[in-house]
Amino acid sequence: MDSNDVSADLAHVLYTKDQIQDKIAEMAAAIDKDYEGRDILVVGVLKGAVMVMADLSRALHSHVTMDWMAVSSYGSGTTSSGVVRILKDLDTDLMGKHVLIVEDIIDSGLTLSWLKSNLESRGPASVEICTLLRKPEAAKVEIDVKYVGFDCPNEFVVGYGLDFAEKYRNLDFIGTLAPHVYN
Ligand SMILES: O=P(O)(O)OC[C@H]1O[C@H](OP(=O)(O)OP(=O)(O)O)[C@H](O)[C@@H]1O
Ligand SMILES: Nc1nc2[nH]cnc2c(=O)[nH]1
Repeated sequence: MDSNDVSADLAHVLYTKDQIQDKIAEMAAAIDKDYEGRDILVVGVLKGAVMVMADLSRALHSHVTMDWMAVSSYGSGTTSSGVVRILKDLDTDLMGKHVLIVEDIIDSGLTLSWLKSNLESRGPASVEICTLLRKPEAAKVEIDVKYVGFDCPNEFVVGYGLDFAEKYRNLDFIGTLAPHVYN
């Protein structure tokens, strides 16, 4: 193995590439059915949602437009600060649009709770959430989430868009990190 091989940093694989792709296809089918006859504005939350956005949007058959937001609620560590800042806003006027927020993970729920209210205040026809992962045990606020891929254990996870110190986003699976990475 290459001494810089990323797999040496992983403790467990939680969701394989195939499991993720099957789940994305399942969510896309449910979304197509629910939005039949309506265009969807999918809003990806940078940076973590890049992989889900890329795969989910390609799996959808509905007419889709795409936009991106960047918000910050985490510092350099692994716990949410609860303070959300907009780093990049949408380019799209939401008035009358069916908005589907796409996320990689809902942990405490603080980011999405804030973001959903923020987008709802802009006059859209509807705002729903699609997330690949949710940590039920970590929830600090209740949010209505229409599409959830996996309810995952309350551990810090990486891969498929999710980072630790900006690394591991490029993995095509999701896993937990070995203790030596944190030390
Ligand atoms: O439910 P919460 O506890 O609020 O956590 C969820 C948020 O944390 C992650 O983003 P992060 O702030 O790590 O930024 P990134 O997407 O750029 O990695 C994730 O993409 C969510 O936006
Ligand atoms: N990489 C990563 N980012 C997060 N943001 C909120 N929860 C998590 C997590 O478990 N992993």
